[in-house]
Amino acid sequence: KDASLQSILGSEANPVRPQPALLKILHTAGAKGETFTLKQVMHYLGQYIMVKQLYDKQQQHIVHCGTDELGELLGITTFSVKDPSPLYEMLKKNLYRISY
Ligand SMILES: C[C@@H](c1ccc(Cl)cc1)n1cnc(-c2ccccc2)c1-c1c(C(=O)NCCN2CCN(C3CCCCC3)CC2)[nH]c2cc(Cl)ccc12
Repeated sequence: KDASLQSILGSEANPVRPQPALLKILHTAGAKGETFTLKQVMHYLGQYIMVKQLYDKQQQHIVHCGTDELGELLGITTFSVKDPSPLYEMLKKNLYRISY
């Protein structure tokens, strides 16, 4: 999985620039600045889910994002962290690779 994600978004070394809607979500989770590594994007998205309490308290791998900006971005109302494919699709559309 990681390999496919890496191929989409370049290596960890290459920073990416999130589109405004995704950048706003990362900033809500405490991110600073405009460019991040993939690892940072994933970390802050995880923090966002925690801060906004979007995960299911009973089944903690289920994320309910239907009433949240994250759901707008993903175009879905619920997903499992065990199947990140909707996430990869969203990141492909919302992250610009920066090639110097
Ligand atoms: C392996 C990793 C992951 C990472 C990427 C992907 Cl595409 C799937 C899965 N992961 C495993 N569970 C989570 C998770 C689950 C519920 C709430 C928040 C995070 C995550 C996610 C992280 C993260 O950076 N995770 C650090 C450790 N997590 C362990 C779970 N922890 C739990 C603490 C108790 C409540 C439930 C979460 C939070 C910190 N970033 C994410 C961003 C999104 Cl869009 C979706 C999920 C995650």
